[in-house]
Amino acid sequence: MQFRRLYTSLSNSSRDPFLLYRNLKNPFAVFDHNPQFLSTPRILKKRPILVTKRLVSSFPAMADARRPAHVPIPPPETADKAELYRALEAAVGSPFSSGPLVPDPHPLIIVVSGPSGVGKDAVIKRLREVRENMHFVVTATSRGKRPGEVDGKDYFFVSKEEFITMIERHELLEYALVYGDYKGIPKQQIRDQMAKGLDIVLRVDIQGAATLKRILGKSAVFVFLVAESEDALVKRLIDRKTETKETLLVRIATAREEVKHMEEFDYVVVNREGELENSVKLMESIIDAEKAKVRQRTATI
Ligand SMILES: Nc1ncnc2c1ncn2[C@@H]1O[C@H](COP(=O)(O)OP(=O)(O)OP(=O)(O)O)[C@@H](O)[C@H]1O
Repeated sequence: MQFRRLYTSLSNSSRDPFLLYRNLKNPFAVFDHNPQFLSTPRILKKRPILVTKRLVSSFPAMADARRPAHVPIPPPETADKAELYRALEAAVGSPFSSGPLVPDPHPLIIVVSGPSGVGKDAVIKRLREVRENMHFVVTATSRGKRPGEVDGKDYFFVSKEEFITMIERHELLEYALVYGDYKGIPKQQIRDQMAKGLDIVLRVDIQGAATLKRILGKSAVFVFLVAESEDALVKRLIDRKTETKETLLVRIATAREEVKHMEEFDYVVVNREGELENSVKLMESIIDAEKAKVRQRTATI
């Protein structure tokens, strides 16, 4: 139906080569100087030479092809599928390629940020469980390992001297000194995983996101995670039971400032109370939509 509408409106234009399709049983006959073409009066009146040239020039493969003068195409309603396929191939003049029409999407870099306690770790942890072909970047840190933490999984634990050497060698995409300890994102890890075709997920605070935005610009996707309300965020922080009264106040004050930066991001995901799964689904939709973009982001680290 859609096709017919498009087709009719195109054929109403006197400048358009698709006029041929409307009036010929076998449009390709025009290239073979088939008498069938000559018997189509409307086309002859409508500047046939110009139209033919346009068609030929838009399908160079057809123009060059060596093919029989007349290719009978069986009626599609009754024809054998393979026979019809071969006849169409012969009429077009080149084999139908089974190669992909669209190249594989580029690996994505997804930067996830948002106020403390909003659920960044929770969303990323779940995303890791449900989605394949993603690499979740492990941050390097100069702070000591806490009980239960695993080197290479939770963080890459390095000494302060080693971290400074990494900075000097430009091995870090972004780094910060947080409460006397360095934290940074090793570039090589991202390069290695992107080379395997994996998408990269980076979890950073708002300042880190701002730095990455300056470095990566539009080549990465920036997602801002937010609670549905300040009230929900505060309750979530209280429930986590990881904060002192001082750090609670700092995190709340910081969150108020941080939400003002939402506009610098590409997407916002509202992580509603009790709806973690929906947030993860939305993250997946964002990734899928980015992968379906005609003009893909191309990140080079
Ligand atoms: N949608 C949700 N509904 C209810 N609780 C949630 C939801 N998402 C996360 N949480 C809980 O909220 C708390 C904070 O989440 P999480 O630690 O993932 O936040 P964060 O943004 O990573 O915080 P920080 O930046 O301080 O590390 C956790 O106890 C987590 O289980």
